[in-house]
Amino acid sequence: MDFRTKLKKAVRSNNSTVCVGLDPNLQLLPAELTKIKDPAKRVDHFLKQVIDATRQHCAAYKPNLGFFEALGADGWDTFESVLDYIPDDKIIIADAKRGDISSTAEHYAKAFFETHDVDAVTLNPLMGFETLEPFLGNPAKSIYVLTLTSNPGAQDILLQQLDSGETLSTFIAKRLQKQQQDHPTAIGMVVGATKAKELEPVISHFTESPLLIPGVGKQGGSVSELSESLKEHTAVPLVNSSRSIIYAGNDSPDWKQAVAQSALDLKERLAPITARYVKG
Ligand SMILES: O=C(O)c1cc(=O)[nH]c(=O)n1[C@@H]1O[C@H](COP(=O)(O)O)[C@@H](O)[C@H]1O
Repeated sequence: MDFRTKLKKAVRSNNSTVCVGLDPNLQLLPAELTKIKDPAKRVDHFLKQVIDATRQHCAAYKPNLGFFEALGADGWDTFESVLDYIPDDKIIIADAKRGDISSTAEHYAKAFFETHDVDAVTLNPLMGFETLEPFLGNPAKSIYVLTLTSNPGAQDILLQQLDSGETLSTFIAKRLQKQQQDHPTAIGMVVGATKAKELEPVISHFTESPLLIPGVGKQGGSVSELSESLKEHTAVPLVNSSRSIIYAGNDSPDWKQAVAQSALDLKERLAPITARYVKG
């Protein structure tokens, strides 16, 4: 199945554009899990409970590699074990933000699309568009390219104006749209919900690009502003929230219920956006 078809099915199956971010921070795990002494096993158990609590309410999961790498060698086993646990009909995005010369990029592509066999990976385009090429051969896969990030530092580089008057974010979107024409792999863009106002002129240059949108929840992005900015966008967006879902209930003995409720709340807030992509 090609990526765009799987993405649409995943969104339609739960009527949800929620992507649950799996960012397991040992300092923030529910207190009751401290009885599991081994940190990697604790994370493994926690994330599987999170997946059970949220699978009815989301379309995708985004494990962020940094949190797994911080666990050392066991982190990779935990990453694999969590990937295996995610239901097959969900989109899995490895949040790795890779980007390197082609001989190295070929190995990143092999790592994520063959060894770990995830659906998509996040990539950093700073080293140039040819570094994306090794990821672009397989229609079942997708890349999400950092285009307008949610953090304040987006102002430092991505929102700088080029001599042409456009921002670097707009330039990236235009170039990705051109690159898509020669490749079967879906080229997605990462755009931050915290930049809802600035993102419309960026994504308007590549309306067929699946979007990964972090920045709602703890980073404060507005869903109503986002909804407005996505009005003309034709490809399916996924809206990621990590901390405000997975740590929703840590002070409560019934933390899994709070996690489920938080994912459901986001799904409901996103309903006006999701409705545009589940028709037809
Ligand atoms: O690529 C990303 O996912 C990403 C891009 C971006 O611009 N901003 C951003 O926050 N992220 C990631 O999205 C997640 C946001 O986490 P929360 O703020 O807890 O929802 C983290 O895993 C970030 O690394």
